[in-house]
Amino acid sequence: MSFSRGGKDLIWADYGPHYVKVRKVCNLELFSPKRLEALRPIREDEVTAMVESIFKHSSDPDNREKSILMRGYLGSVAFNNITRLTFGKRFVNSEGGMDEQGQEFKGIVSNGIKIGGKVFMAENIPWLRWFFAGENEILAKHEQRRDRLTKAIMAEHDLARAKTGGTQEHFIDALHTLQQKYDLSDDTIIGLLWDMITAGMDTTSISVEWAMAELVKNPRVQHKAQEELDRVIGTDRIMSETDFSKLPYLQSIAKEALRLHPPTPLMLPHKANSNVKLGGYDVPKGAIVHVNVWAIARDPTIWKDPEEFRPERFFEEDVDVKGHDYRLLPFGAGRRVCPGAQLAINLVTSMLGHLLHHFEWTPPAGVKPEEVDLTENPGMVTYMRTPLQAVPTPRLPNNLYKRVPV
Ligand code: HEM
Repeated sequence: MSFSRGGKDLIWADYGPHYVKVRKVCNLELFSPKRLEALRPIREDEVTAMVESIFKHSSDPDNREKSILMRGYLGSVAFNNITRLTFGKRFVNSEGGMDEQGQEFKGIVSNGIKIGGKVFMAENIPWLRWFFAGENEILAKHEQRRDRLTKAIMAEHDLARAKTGGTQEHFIDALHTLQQKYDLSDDTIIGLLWDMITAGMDTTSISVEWAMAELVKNPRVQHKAQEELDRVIGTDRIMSETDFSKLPYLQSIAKEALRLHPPTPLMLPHKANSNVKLGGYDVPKGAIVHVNVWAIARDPTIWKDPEEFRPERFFEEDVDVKGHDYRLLPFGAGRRVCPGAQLAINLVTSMLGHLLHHFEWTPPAGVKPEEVDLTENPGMVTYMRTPLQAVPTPRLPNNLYKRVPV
């Protein structure tokens, strides 16, 4: 049995030799442990920039004890991280502003998501296809706009690299170097870079927003994580990804948030490329299949008190989160498993660790922890319906709130 992706935007939509090749580039080259480590300073720079910016805001006497809208801060980290990882370029500055190229970039990302949603509807609801008949033309225009910008950024990047003799760590450099070895066309390279951006941006910031909402709602869990951070890191230095192995409770919080709030609750659509029998059902060739990982992760026959946010459950039984244990599949499983899973886990854990070590988080004035609204906004990607608002209170010495640039 094998599945291919039903969708137009993913360049490896059909499971064939092209997909195998591109996937090899992802698994062996782009997401190798060596590159993940080489790009760590970028992640740490972005996370500490977020901490500095929250600190600045909350230290302003006018903002004291006022809540902040978390989504903007988390979104900037995810956005900058992914654009630096792919193109080696940071678009959002420390004041939250963006230049013209950045605005165009963001516009293309949200347009791509909109078009992707429509293509998805048309594929899943055949009688609605007439309604999306003009989408092919819109998609072609979108791709032209995307390619124009990408080529401009690539040219700038090449120029800068020629001047400075920069490194080969970013995806764009790696793909240029590997172009011949794997026989990659320019279209494939552009498609790959954009798949990373669409797949890796919102998913990461959404995961942290849900986790933070659970931590504001559950002060017991928040304080236990802060005790662990204080014990392992102390209060005279900041956390680094290299500390993760000594922070099992923090890691369990990230896992528990991904269990209760998988950002893609139905994973990505799969298409059966042969007739198969699955769990007693006949799945005909060409059928679109969704796996409801949200429901599996809340199944009371598998999980004890499934609705409860209780990271301790992973101390009682260690459950893999990267596709090897079918009870917990926020990143999917098998050949199509998310290639960015480890990168995502590192970034989510790092954002959570810094937010918890640097600040105490409470609900806005007049809201009790148990009243934090955890309603979901249904969709391919699940956002919180009410964006999280929370009050940050610094808990470390002032000198530890400085960004640590690369
Ligand atoms: C918490 C964050 C993330 C979650 C929950 C997540 C989840 C997923 C899921 C469920 C799939 C589909 C798996 C399947 O169909 O079996 C997927 C695919 C994918 N993800 Fe992620 N992802 C995250 C972050 C990232 C990041 C940071 C990147 C890259 C920078 C990334 C790149 C991709 C790509 C390229 C695919 C398509 C793979 C293919 O079709 O073969 N993801 N992701």
